Amino acid sequence: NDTSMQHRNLNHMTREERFSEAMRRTLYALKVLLPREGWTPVGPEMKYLARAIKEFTFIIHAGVFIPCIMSYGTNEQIAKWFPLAADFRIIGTYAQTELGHGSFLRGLETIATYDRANQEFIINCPKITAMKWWPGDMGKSANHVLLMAELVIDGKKYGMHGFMVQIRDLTTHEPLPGVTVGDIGAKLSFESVDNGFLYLQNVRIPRENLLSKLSEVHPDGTYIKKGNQRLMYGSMVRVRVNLIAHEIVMPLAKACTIAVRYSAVRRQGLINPSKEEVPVLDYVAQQHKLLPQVATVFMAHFAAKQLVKMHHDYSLEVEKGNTSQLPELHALSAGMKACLSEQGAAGAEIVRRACGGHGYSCGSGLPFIVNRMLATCTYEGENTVMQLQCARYLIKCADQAKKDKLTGSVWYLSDFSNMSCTAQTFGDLQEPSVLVKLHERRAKCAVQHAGKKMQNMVKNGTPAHDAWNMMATLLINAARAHIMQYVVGTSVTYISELSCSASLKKILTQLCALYALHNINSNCGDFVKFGCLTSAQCDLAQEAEFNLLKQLRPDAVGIVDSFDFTDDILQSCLGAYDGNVYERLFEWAKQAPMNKTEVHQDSYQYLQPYLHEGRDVLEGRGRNSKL
Ligand SMILES: CCCCCCCCCC/C=C\CCC/C=C/C(=O)SCCNC(=O)CCNC(=O)[C@H](O)C(C)(C)COP(=O)(O)OP(=O)(O)OC[C@H]1O[C@@H](n2cnc3c(N)ncnc32)[C@H](O)[C@@H]1OP(=O)(O)O
Ligand SMILES: Cc1cc2nc3c(=O)[nH]c(=O)nc-3n(C[C@H](O)[C@H](O)[C@H](O)COP(=O)(O)OP(=O)(O)OC[C@H]3O[C@@H](n4cnc5c(N)ncnc54)[C@H](O)[C@@H]3O)c2cc1C
Repeated sequence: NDTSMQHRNLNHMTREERFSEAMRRTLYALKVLLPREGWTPVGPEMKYLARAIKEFTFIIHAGVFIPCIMSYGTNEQIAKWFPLAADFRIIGTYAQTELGHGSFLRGLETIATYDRANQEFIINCPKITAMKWWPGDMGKSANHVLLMAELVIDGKKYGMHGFMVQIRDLTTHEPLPGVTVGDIGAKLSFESVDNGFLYLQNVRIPRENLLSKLSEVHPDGTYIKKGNQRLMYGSMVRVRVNLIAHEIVMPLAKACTIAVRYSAVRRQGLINPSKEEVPVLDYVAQQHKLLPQVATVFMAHFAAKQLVKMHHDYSLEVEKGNTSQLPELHALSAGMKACLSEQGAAGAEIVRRACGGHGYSCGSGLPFIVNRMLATCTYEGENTVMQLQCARYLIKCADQAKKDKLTGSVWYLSDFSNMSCTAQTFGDLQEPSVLVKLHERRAKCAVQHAGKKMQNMVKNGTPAHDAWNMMATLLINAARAHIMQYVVGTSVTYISELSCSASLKKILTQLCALYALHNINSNCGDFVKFGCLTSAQCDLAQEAEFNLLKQLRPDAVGIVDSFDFTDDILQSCLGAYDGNVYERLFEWAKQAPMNKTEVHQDSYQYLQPYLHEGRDVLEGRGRNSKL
């Protein structure tokens, strides 16, 4: 209710206005509304803040830079930099991606050379492709970066390490000597974020600025490893775990709220010719577009909660020096981020398109969501690369399953019980336990199929790396199948253990079945190819999905209302709670800058001569053209 937090109409602002407005609002929220003892930008309030603000800035500062200080810094370094960063007295970003490399981290070219005589690191981007490119908050906001660079001592390379580098003067905010920094320009979304470029030339930093939890350099240049070097990748795992809730589940929930509410209001066409125009939500085709996406919100939310818990438990173990869970967590977080961002981004576009022309208007609030969700498929690990990382782990586990009984998220790879489906009616296929078994079997077969194909190629003399490359599409499918069985399995378990009313549990169970059946019907080739379902059972699976659409239709609006987004957050003429779509759209359009004058003088000057000729002809004073 604080007017300082109300959103002006973002679509009618310039990019620079949105950048400034997001910074004002974020700092107001974090420094005025929230401050109290013990609060940090990575505390539980963040999920409310991220929910309450449509556009905020300092996402990387709060969501990546600060957590990295905790992950990679020694206690002394944390004590020095965390309080400054948590209180926004320094603004940082996570500078890893370069103009020439983003996925292949071993290819990064920025170098940190140790200067023993001065006990400093000399940071250099040796060529243009080494320039840091993309980091959020870096173009105009950050005065520090957590720079990921190749450590070099006496000509020997030690791999990627994290360095704290100041890039702007803390008084003038001007770039420091050797620093060329700026904004990378207009993007598909994230208008309020200054993703930047950073070119460093002979920038010197003290030896103490190497974040040294995992390794350190002594004054004489001796390099000491202090733990599992894979933990250097830890920041990416944590962000992949966290971004699912913030950047996939929440935006998709907003898009579904808008589209379902609008579909309940928008009347268009007839089903029964003798009756009146129907709300488009009565069309089964519309239900088939919208309701599986609503189900995805819930299932992704439940699975993400389980992943966050797994990451929390893993983090406690790492503190005790036990990193054994890292490979599974890396594979699961990489696969979940890739598959759920793919589903979420596609789902947001499906529901946008289901709103017709008004879904194409920025006044719907949907293009903002769709464009922003597209970024989740690329940042924090491009999806293909992430799915292949997940597949790499699955293939290893499938080999191990031949001799060991597996546990954790891959346990089903060593389950050799009879998994044939005996469903005779569409009701049988709405049973959670049946849906879980079907997904486990499909995933197991997909992993084994990809593995077998590669083994056969290698047996016939193909080098393993070429077999991997040629079977990449099958490996990606195996990763998707693994994640789908994880999402369905964890959701079924979560719902069964939820203490809630029977009516709510019924709805959630229906949504879970809808999500699983929609996935089966969208991938029935796999389910038939791997012998999970017969062709007749595939027909039953379609019937089962249509039946759930019918059962859920009456509660569709109530279900999205339960996401409880305010009109100010949705910023949507189509999704406002009062349903006054047309009045809101008209008011919104009238506020467009184009309409601040009745005649748009800048363009009218070009049109005027021709219009006056036309006037003269029509008033009998001029000659008509020969056309
Ligand atoms: C004020 C409001 C605040 C709101 C707060 C909101 C909170 C959070 C929301 C944030 C939302 C949006 C922010 C987005 C910001 C985006 C940031 C970025 O994009 S940062 C840059 C991200 N970049 C990447 O992810 C790079 C992807 N590439 C890689 O990870 C690597 O290159 C890799 C590993 C895929 C390939 O490299 P390499 O070839 O060396 O690896 P191999 O395949 O050979 O594997 C080697 C070995 O390492 C293991 N491995 C790989 N990665 C990891 C990992 N991450 N963790 C652990 N282990 C890893 C791999 O499994 C192999 O092991 P092996 O035993 O040999 O199989
Ligand atoms: C909105 C946004 C915010 C970002 N924020 C940050 C940030 O704060 N900090 C930061 O460091 N970075 C950030 N990034 C950069 C992001 O992490 C990289 O864009 C991402 O890691 C992909 O790397 P790349 O762009 O170099 O693509 P590349 O790695 O060049 O990949 C290009 C394409 O090649 C294909 N490909 C690549 N490798 C493989 C492979 N092994 N197998 C099969 N196909 C492959 C894929 O199709 C991929 O899309 C951000 C990016 C965006 C879009």
